[in-house]
Amino acid sequence: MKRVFEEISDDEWENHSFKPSRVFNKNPNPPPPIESFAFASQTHSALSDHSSDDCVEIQRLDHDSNLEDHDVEPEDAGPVNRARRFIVDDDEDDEEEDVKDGDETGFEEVFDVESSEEEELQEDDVVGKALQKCAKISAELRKELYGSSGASCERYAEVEASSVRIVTQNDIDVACGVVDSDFQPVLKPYQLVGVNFLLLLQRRGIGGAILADEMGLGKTIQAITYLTLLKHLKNDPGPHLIVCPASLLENWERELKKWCPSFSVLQYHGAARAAYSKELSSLSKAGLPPPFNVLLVCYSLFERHSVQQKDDRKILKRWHWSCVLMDEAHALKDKNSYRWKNLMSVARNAKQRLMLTGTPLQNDLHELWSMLEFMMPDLFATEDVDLKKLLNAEDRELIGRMKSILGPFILRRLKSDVMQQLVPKIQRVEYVIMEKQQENAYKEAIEEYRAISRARIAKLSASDLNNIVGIIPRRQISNYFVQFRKIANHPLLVRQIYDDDDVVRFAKRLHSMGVFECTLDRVVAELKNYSDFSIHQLLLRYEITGGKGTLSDEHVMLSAKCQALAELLPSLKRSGHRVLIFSQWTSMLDILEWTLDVIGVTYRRLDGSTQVTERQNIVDDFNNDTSIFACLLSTRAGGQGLNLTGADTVVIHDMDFNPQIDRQAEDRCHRIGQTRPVTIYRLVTKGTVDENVYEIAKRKLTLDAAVLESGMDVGNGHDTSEKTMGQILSSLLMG
Ligand SMILES: Nc1ncnc2c1ncn2[C@@H]1O[C@H](COP(=O)(O)OP(=O)(O)OP(=O)(O)O)[C@@H](O)[C@H]1O
Repeated sequence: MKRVFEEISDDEWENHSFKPSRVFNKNPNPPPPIESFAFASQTHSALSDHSSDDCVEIQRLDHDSNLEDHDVEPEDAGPVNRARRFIVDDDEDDEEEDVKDGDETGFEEVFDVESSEEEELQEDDVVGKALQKCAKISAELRKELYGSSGASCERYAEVEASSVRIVTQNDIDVACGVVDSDFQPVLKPYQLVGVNFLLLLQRRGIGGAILADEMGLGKTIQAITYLTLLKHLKNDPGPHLIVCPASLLENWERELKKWCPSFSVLQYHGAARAAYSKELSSLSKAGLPPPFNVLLVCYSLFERHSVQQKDDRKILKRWHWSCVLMDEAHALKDKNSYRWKNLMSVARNAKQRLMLTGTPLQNDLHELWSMLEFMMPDLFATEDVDLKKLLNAEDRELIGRMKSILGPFILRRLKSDVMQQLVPKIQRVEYVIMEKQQENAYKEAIEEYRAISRARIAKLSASDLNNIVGIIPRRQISNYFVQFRKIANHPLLVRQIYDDDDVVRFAKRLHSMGVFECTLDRVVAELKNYSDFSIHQLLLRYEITGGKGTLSDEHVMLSAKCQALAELLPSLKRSGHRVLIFSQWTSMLDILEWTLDVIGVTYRRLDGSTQVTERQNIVDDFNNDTSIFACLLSTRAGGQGLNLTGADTVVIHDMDFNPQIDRQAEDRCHRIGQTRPVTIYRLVTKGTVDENVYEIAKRKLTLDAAVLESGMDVGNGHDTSEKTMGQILSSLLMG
């Protein structure tokens, strides 16, 4: 049988929300979620309904658009080339953005002094200038913190609680009103330091701070305590705006009620949004104060250009926020993104922008800089300068300078620093070996793409031949790479079982049943882009038999990773362990559901398509009901912020290029409240691009350690040079 490796678009794979295809008939019995080529038209229509006046710039795709909950975000490392326009709100409230931090906070007092040294700096040394200004504030803060011994101290993590003490546990007891309540909030010593750090910055009039403690050390609680203390000590009851991923809205509301019962909190999302929008709009228009201390919203409010979201943002801009708090603030790592710009238009007027993230450095220094610019826009503004060029990850001197200067604005404690009693985390990489069928599929894909590359090479001049990047369009490189990753994960994710004749036969049946509202040719073309698994789902749904028909349980066990799970999971279950299984792809989660059914274990599932209101219930169910053995999660929607300490084992089914995404996932169960040692299994398919992804991830972790943690020096300790997808493919296809 001829195996078919159709060109797929990277949108199809990377934007794996698998919305029903636009050629499906809108029948009352909608088809199963399947892969589709609808994205291109969505992008088009999303752009076409904006007036051209709104479009201020054209940028490459924001990789993080929709990051928080929809699972439609592209893979981090993919050099996706879709052009995308970013539109900044252009409404009547924009004048308010001109208010500067310094007006409100005394910020200027600290850094608005131009030094002669600074004038000597090259005009274009924006990074140097910013760091120099930053160094002055940093010195002031250090003096306040450590007195004359300040020079030697760089990090609050190394400071005793007593030396930065503005408040003690007693003050917190009073502020939280524990006298009248059964709940006794006791901060851990390092959390007390964290709260004092925030108060100190606030006292010095610094407009921003990043609390970057490792995941699960209680950033939420420190931030809430800080807001409570603002009310108690500074008579500042807000309003505060808290922005978080959708999965965490419920958790924030719960923790706010528990730790600060006196605050009135409004969750502005879903049904609550519909109920309150009119009231909030008229209150804000009338210049009246908001009817809450804290408004909870999610990032998606800043990502779209719908009339509803624009109206919501207008409401938010009319109020003057005391603290705008961003949870999982690495969501703001791209200053060119729609999300960054729209949220900034609301947050700029706030007295303070407080960012919480356990993984502040995601990929490169310029991403960290985007966060810094968000935190203190006047100080770190770089305007149109290309930060990617300026912030070279290999520039050891710059890394060293940033580390020492940023110390006072970023508080980061590691679990190893502060919680010796926290259970150990054991990392295991499981190399799995493909059996014949999967291996053949992989090899055939390589051969097919190699042939295409060679055909192109034949047409090119010698100077173009050094790298595959010059031979194959970048978008195609991403497609090829994704195709290899699919096969390495599960061969059912490509089409190789159902051949073209099968597809034509199924297309005719489906067309005659009225499933698609388009020509037969179009249906055939659509189905040719489907994976075996998608076709199988379609056949199941419409009960189409004949020909090859639906797939069997044996097919689901055709991947090396599923076979590994079939061995691993029952033995973990027998030993009383409970497991979180993460995948980046919802289609892979579908296959994993089938796999777990075949293995015979109970599970829950949470991904971007799970109702926001349902997510916390799933988390609670899993944590409380020990008869549920596993929880299947998409890395994006389920990897951040959730407390899943009911599990003690994590399986990363398919790694992300960005290791921080996987780190976030690991720490869903390695956190306060965990009592058993935690084991992380990473599945890597031997002899495939999986191994390259793993190497790149390791390389990136070294950079993180070099910038944000002490002791390590970039340049040492990493023996793997970073390979781009293009380089990887070059060696694969041209070697
Ligand atoms: N002092 C404390 N006393 C009791 N429970 C605590 C304390 N601090 C944190 N916790 C609990 O520990 C868990 C982890 O805290 P939290 O979710 O705030 O961590 P985090 O640093 O925000 O993690 P992430 O980066 O993953 O979002 C929560 O269940 C929280 O209620």
